[in-house]
Amino acid sequence: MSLNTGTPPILRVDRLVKRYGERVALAGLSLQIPPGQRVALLGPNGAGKSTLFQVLTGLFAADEGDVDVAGIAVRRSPSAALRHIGVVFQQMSLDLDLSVERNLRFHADLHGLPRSVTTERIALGCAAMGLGTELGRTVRELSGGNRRKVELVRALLHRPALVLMDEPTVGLDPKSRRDLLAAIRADVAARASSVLWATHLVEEAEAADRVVVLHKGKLLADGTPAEVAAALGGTRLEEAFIHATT
Ligand SMILES: Nc1ncnc2c1ncn2[C@@H]1O[C@H](COP(=O)(O)OP(=O)(O)OP(=O)(O)O)[C@@H](O)[C@H]1O
Repeated sequence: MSLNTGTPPILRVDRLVKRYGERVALAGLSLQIPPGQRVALLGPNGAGKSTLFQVLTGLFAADEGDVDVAGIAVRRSPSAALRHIGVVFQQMSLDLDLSVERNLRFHADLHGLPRSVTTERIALGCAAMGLGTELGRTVRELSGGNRRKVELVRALLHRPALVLMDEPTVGLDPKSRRDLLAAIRADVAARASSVLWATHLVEEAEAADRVVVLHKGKLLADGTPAEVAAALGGTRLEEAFIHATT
C-alpha cells in the first residue's frame, strides 16, 4: 500500500479477537498506524468499531491478540499506554454541572499537567474551537455542537500521540462538523499525532489520509479513499462501500 511510511507505528493492533458470548465482534483484526496519519474507520452498524475503541482504551480486555500504543503494550501497562491516548467517545462524557474550564482542568490534573501549561492550553484550544467566551458556562448550558468541541479540546489537552474518536460528528451541523475536522487536521499537521476515527459517513472518510473498512470484525480494505474504492470494486467510495458491506 502506498501509505506505508516505514516509521515505527503509534498504534499496533495485532490479531485482536473480542467475543460477546458466542458473538464474535472482532475476528483477528490487525492494523498499524504511523505518526501523522488521519485514518477513518469506516464500517456499517455492528461492524465492531465501538468494540475496537473499547479495547483500545482499556474498557474491555481482548480475548486474544495485542495492542501497543507508542510502543507500550496495553495488556501489560494499561495506564502508561493510556497516557498517550486522547478520546472522544460516542456518548458525551463531560460533567454537565461543571463549567467548561473545570471540566478541562479536571482532565489536565488527571494527566499531571502543570497549572500554567493547563491555563495556556485551555485558552489556545478553546480559542481555536470558538469557545473562548464559553469557559465559565456550565456544560449543561452549551449546545450539542459546543459540547463536542469541548470534548475535542479535552482529548488534545495532554497532547496525546494517538487520538481516538468514535463518531465524533454525529448530531453536528455542517459548520460545527467542519470546525471539528479542521481542528483535528491542524493538530496532526502541528504535532504529527495520529487519529483513528470511526464513522458511518463516507463523505467524512473521503477526507481522511487513509480509510480502513471494518466489516464483521475484520478488515475488508485498507488504503487511500481511492485505493479502497478500487479494492471494493467501485470508482466511488460510497457505492463500493455499500456494495461490499450489504
Ligand atoms: N455488550 C454487548 N453484548 C453483546 N453483544 C455486543 C455487545 N456490544 C456489541 N455487541 C455486538 O458486537 C458486534 C459489534 O458491535 P459494535 O457496537 O462494536 O459495532 P459498531 O461498528 O460500533 O456498530 P454501530 O455503528 O452500530 O455503533 C455487534 O454484533 C453487536 O451486536
